[in-house]
Amino acid sequence: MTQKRNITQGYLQKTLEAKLEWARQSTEIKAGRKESMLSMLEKRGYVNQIVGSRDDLERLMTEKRIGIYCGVDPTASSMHIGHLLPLMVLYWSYIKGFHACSLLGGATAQIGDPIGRTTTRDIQHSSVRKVNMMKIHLQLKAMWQHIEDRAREYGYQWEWAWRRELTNNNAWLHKLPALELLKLAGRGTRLGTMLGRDTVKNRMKSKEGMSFAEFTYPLLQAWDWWHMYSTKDIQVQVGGSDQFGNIVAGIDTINWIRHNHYDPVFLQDEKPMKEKEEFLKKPMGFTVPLLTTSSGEKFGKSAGNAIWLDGEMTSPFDLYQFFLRMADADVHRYLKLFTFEPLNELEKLMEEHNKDASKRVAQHKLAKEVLRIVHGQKIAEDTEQEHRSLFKKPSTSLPQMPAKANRESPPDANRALNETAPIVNADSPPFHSLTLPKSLVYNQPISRVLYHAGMVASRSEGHRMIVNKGAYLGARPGGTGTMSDQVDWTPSTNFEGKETENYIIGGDTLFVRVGKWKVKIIKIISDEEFEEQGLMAPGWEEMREGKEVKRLTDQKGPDPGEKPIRAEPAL
Ligand SMILES: N[C@@H](Cc1ccc(O)cc1)C(=O)O
Repeated sequence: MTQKRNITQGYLQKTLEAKLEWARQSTEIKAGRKESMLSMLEKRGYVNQIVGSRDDLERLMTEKRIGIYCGVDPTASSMHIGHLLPLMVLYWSYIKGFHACSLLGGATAQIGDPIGRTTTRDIQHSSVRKVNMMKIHLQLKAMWQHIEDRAREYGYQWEWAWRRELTNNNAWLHKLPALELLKLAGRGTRLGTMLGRDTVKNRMKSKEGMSFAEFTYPLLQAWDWWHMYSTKDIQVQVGGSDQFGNIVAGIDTINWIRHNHYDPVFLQDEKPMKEKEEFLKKPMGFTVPLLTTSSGEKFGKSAGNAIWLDGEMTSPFDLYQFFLRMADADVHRYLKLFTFEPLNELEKLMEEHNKDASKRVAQHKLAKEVLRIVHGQKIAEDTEQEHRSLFKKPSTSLPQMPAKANRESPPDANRALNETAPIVNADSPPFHSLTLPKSLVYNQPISRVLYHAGMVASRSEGHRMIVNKGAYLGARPGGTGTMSDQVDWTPSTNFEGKETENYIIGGDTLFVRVGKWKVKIIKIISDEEFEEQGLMAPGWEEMREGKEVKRLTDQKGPDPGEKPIRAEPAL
């Protein structure tokens, strides 16, 4: 009991201190002695359109340690570099003491945001969806981890009141009754407004038309925000340059529900609120700019291909290269957006850069900082080294990469198998993918799968790991295709072969995690395909030989005249 009271009092004490600290800071800002969060974001170039008035947003972020969120729909198997911009706003928010929440749209991805699309997205097989969701979940998680390092390096010491979160709208949208959505978000949404949106108008004019599901997408996004607003006090939404309409829809929905909810608990207009109280509850939002290069190209594409954050889709080498190639005219702007370096330091850096632009000092800094955020310190350093040794002689034009000679992307996961470092820290890529033949996974106890996947050095080590509950399998056995809140991990007990199969998603994908960080995404193909592709895996030779012997024996049948071969008794 005493313990409990102590904890509670400690908590209250900390809450109070955090409040006082915020009030102190807010006085400083108002007195003009400290820069406001919004001005900082504006100066660095993060703010495109604010929904509502700028002064209100500035006041809100000054007076209150608000919660802020940004959503990503896992419609592909990786985020691309464009996703990084609104995420940078979240990262800044976190290290400046706000509650920053990255939302993975596991549920919304099933409809797909129609903004900017001329056609409906194809429905994805549930296994593809799960794999995409898992991958992006791991990406977001790893990047949050890297941000901790970045924050420390720039002198932002963790404080108790800082909060970061990674959540998934599967958690509430899967349980949301249609009637509830219609009664609250539906009644608060005006058809005129929705029909007036460009996406809807354009699609209505086109032959393709628009499905009701896509039409209602903004309601789902609005519901997310309402849910987080009412349960986590998330009051601000930041989104990509195309998200303005969805943010407006969210604000309208929240305001409508706040004043018209059938449950008095949520009603906020029973007694007129004081202006200040009302103000501190207002939902607000803004978008980040659409990035283009000085030559007018959309940022994030190289030779027409997207630049991915997944190191297996765009290698760290290529990601570094992308930033290294950035035009001098753009690099300062991007340094402000994609690094945590103070602006005066960036000025100095640019001065140095301009002394001899051919050295690409600014581009190297930018590339390295982005890699630190996306892939972590170690990979950033290694990649920088790789580049510096490759392109020793500075020249005004960057040498063309020898076509694919240095780094295949994705690297051949199977060939690299044996080189996988046994110790994994937060700096490792969020996952490795590899391919295994069916007979090394199906009907195999999980301890063996660990061995075949190169996650342990021997079968017995695999066995020990399982006994110590050190390995986990992704998703639920017999799952129906919906992963609940977060991505599920089940500690694997000593499964028989048959049980492993329950965790295989869509017949061809298995997620395995060892310890906290080491995740393998195992793609399962037929033995024949595996063979054809010339792939290797621990235990495959033996299995193949075993199969060969079996095939031959099956073909020949036992020779009745042949003496059975007996193993020599061990001496
Ligand atoms: N619609 C957003 C993603 C998103 C999903 C759910 C949300 O609650 C918020 C944002 C996009 O396409 O970029």
